Amino acid sequence: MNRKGYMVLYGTQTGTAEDLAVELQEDIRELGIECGCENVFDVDVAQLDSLEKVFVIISTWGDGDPPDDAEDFCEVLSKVNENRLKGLDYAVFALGDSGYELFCECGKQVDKYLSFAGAHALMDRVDCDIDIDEPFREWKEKLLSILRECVSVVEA
Ligand SMILES: Cc1cc2nc3c(=O)[nH]c(=O)nc-3n(C[C@H](O)[C@H](O)[C@H](O)COP(=O)(O)O)c2cc1C
Repeated sequence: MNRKGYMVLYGTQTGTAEDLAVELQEDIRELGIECGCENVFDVDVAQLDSLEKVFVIISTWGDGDPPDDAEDFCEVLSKVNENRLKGLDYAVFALGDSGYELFCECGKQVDKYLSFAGAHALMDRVDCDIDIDEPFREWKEKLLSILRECVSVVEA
């Protein structure tokens, strides 16, 4: 499979993940890399079959549940066969609140499903508590430095 394309995917209930996703997309584009940004509600899991890199920013709601709009995506992703997503690189930024028993559960599950499906984690998942700015900045900067290296390897 010839994989092509970068995508930021977000799952949100009240918009936090969307704001972060748009910020990440803009920074990736500033590297000269074309990158989409979509709510997982508008994405078919089958689209992951052709992408090269996907960056997921997703919150947790209810009692460890996905945001409402992300339920179907997570359900389908949980059933993807082992190795189907081989060759796909990914990173996950999980939003949550450690006051809840199932802290960042949705992001943890998405990470687990992608890994089971054979996708390759570019970096460790970050489980982010209610103070978001600093952990997000650190996660984003690390991811951007990895992407910078990918670009320079391709250009060399
Ligand atoms: C009603 C409610 C339920 C929540 N449930 C969880 C939970 O089970 N686990 C968790 O880690 N965070 C939970 N959170 C925290 C949210 O995930 C967190 O506020 C996140 O930043 C929201 O991001 P969003 O605006 O993108 O949806 C909950 C928040 C609310 C208001």
